[in-house]
Amino acid sequence: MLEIKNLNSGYDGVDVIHDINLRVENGEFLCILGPNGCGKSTLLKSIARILAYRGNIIVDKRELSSFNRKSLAKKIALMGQSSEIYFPYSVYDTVSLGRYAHTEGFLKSLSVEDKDIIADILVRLGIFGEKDRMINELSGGQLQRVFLARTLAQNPDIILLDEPTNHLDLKHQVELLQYLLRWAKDNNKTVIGVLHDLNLVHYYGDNAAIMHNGRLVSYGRPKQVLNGETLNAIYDMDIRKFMLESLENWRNTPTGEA
Ligand SMILES: Nc1ncnc2c1ncn2[C@@H]1O[C@H](COP(=O)(O)OP(=O)(O)OP(=O)(O)O)[C@@H](O)[C@H]1O
Repeated sequence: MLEIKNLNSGYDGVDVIHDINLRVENGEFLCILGPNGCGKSTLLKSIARILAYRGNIIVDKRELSSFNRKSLAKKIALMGQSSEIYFPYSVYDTVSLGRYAHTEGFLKSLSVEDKDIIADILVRLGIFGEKDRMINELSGGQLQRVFLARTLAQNPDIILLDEPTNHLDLKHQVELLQYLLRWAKDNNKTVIGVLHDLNLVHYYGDNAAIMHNGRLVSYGRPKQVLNGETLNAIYDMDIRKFMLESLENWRNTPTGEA
């Protein structure tokens, strides 16, 4: 279980998130949503301990700051936005980095079990055939799957996803989320994901939290949060009306080729 109490964090001594309180159970998928710049990535980076914070982040009854780097990597992995800078490793080596927390040395010391785990994940994510390619030669969607594979290879208890379906077409968005969430439920993992697509939040989230100006302003079941007035006020539009009108347009469009 992850518990966040009175969390404040930011950059260069200036807080951009304020007094966040959250509790996420094992096996839960919590979706974080909110307008650009409201502090979603900053929240995830604080939970991943990439940013210093004030307040408490408690994992399995222990304060996050008490974990050393290796034990932290067994607990938490952040799959960032794929626009981030990355090194030109091969697909296989990139995914192997996920096993770092579980090996004694560096890549050379991958055990037979580690290699089996990596191969299995590559096959399941449909990228085994790409394993010797350099990641800087991949499409955005392929790269996203490589980063997911690395995260799964790390096998942490808590997975943080920052817009994981960014760059993916609809089919691959759904496939990635379905695969990840099935894996998370089967293994009782916690997933916290920033998603902009409200349909995906509706469909897959166990709970949803809305952020605005660095604060948590709404929390609950997706149906409740997405239908609430807070969402409309924050995005300054009637989201439900827009969604229903779009659906109606689909309904009224005859099927078949144009
Ligand atoms: N490295 C940084 N240094 C200084 N300020 C930053 C840095 N990264 C983000 N910020 C600022 O912190 C605030 C929150 O940014 P953050 O990236 O957390 O928002 P977000 O909700 O994830 O946005 P988006 O939906 O656009 O990805 C913004 O005002 C942003 O300009």
